[in-house]
This record gives sequence, structure tokens and C-alpha cells, in this order.
Amino acid sequence: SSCVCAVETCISLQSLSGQYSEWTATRRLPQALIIGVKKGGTRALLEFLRLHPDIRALGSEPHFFDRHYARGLAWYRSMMPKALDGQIVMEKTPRYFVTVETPERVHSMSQDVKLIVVVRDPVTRAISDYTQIISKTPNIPPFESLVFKNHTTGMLGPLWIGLYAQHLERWLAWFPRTQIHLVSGERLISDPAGELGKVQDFLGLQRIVTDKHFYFNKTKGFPCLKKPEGSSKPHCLGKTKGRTHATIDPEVMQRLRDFYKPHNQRFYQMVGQDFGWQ
Ligand SMILES: Nc1ncnc2c1ncn2[C@@H]1O[C@H](COP(=O)(O)OS(=O)(=O)O)[C@@H](OP(=O)(O)O)[C@H]1O
Repeated sequence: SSCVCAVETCISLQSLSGQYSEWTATRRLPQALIIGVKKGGTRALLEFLRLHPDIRALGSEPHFFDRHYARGLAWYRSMMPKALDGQIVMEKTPRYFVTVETPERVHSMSQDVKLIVVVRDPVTRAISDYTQIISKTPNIPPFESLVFKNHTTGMLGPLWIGLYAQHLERWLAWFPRTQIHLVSGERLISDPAGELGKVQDFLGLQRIVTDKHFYFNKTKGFPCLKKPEGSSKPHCLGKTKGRTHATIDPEVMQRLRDFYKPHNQRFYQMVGQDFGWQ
């Protein structure tokens, strides 16, 4: 930037500094994790955070703590993108939030890791989950017959994932509340820059991702990026994000709302924040 050299030397100095970054960057274990929730808006959050120069994020979901734990930390580290000193390495695997073994395992990797959970109205979340399942397995039974059976795990448990208080309690047995940041899935859509501002504060980063980075795409019905990482063209998330939801009988909706009400209240009390889900 403050070059006092001939143009050609400047250019070669710049490419050298790029090379130097490549040499000095190393693979490190993550210092921050997006642990949930499934269908909360976790991909959007990670894609938005990626705009920050001090964040290096893994693109795929490694499922280390829930599925591949036996492969060990060296394997997990080898999955991570290279990062420079001072950059925060992160990944997202929404399944972590609901897997019983995960909090202890994450804690044994690092006591200081910062945890982020994107929460969304559990009723909408369940419908979103069902919409995803039906897009892959078109012949599954109707929503109501799936959700009101007493299933507790797996694909037939779209209700169980939304019991946020119950899941969070397990994390709070291992991590202080201050180390867990909650993002409102609703506000991530209505005010992405506002939610991103708070996440950057939580991660101890400068607020570099701001409202300048977003525009609302009317066709998509969601905020999109003006200039994603490494590109100058606007970019929205893919077709699997922001699907048209299945229409649910209003009576079923009411039953769902009644079912979640006490759980939501307990969650608001636990976190000291009211997310306003009706
Ligand atoms: N900007 C933007 N663009 C598109 N979609 C957005 C965005 N912000 C949040 N969302 C919401 O993200 C929902 C998908 O959540 P996840 O990425 O956590 O899903 S997954 O668990 O990884 O499958 C997805 O759920 P559905 O609307 O049900 O498809 C979206 O509502």
C-alpha cells in the first residue's frame, strides 16, 4: 500500500506477501462453532460471517463431534482451512446442538471455544424440517401423523429438535452462558446486519460485515449478498434454502403452538431473552 518502488517491484512484492501468507497460514482447531439448530439459518450465518477477513470457515459440515469423533482431533484439524495468526477458524454442524455426547467432547477439545446457536420458532423449524424431508423422500406420511407420534430421535423427530431448553441445558453443564451466543433466526432474515453485528461483537471482531453487504432479493424473499467472498456478482443462498413450506392445517398449527409454549417459556427464562414466538 505505501510502496515507494517501481510498479513492477510493487506487484512482485504484493504477490510475495500473498505467498508469504500461504506459507505462514496453518491448520488449527476451531475457536468458534455454530452448533445449531437444524433449519435455523446456520448456512446463511456462516456464509455471511465468511465476508469477514478475520474469519476462516469450513464450507462443509464435518460432523466431527457427533459422527466422526473416533477419527481424532488430528483428523478434525486436517479438515480445517488454513488460517493466519489472529484469524478465527470456525465450522457449522447443526446436529451438535442435539447430540447428547457433544458438549463434553467439545469441552475436552477447548474450554474457551465460542458457541453460536441460531434459534428459530420451533413450529416453523419443524415445518421447514418436514419440507426438507419430503423433498428427499416424497412418499412419507403427512406432517401431523409424523410429529404427533411419540418418536424421539432421527428423521421422525422434527418436534424433539425444537425443545431448545432441554438441549441447551446440557451445554450449560459444560460451558458458561457467556460463552454461548444466540442468534434469532427470524432477525437473521429481517435484519441480517443487526444480527451479524452482535455475532462479530461476541467473537471479539471489528464490525466489518454491515448493512452495506446485504440487499433484499424480492424474488428470493430473503436477504442476499451484494458481493460474496471472491466474487463481484450478487449472490443468494441456493434453492434448498428458503423453500416454500408445506401448508399445514390451522388446527395442527395450534396444537404445535400449545405443545411448545411451556418449553419456549422455559427457554426464554434460561437465556434471559424473549424471542417472541407465538
Ligand atoms: N438469507 C437467507 N437466504 C435463504 N435462507 C435463509 C436466509 N436466512 C435465513 N434463512 C433460513 O435458513 C433456513 C435453513 O436453515 P439451515 O441453513 O440452518 O438449514 S440446515 O440445517 O443446514 O439444513 C431456511 O429455511 P427454509 O425457509 O425452511 O428453507 C431459511 O428460512
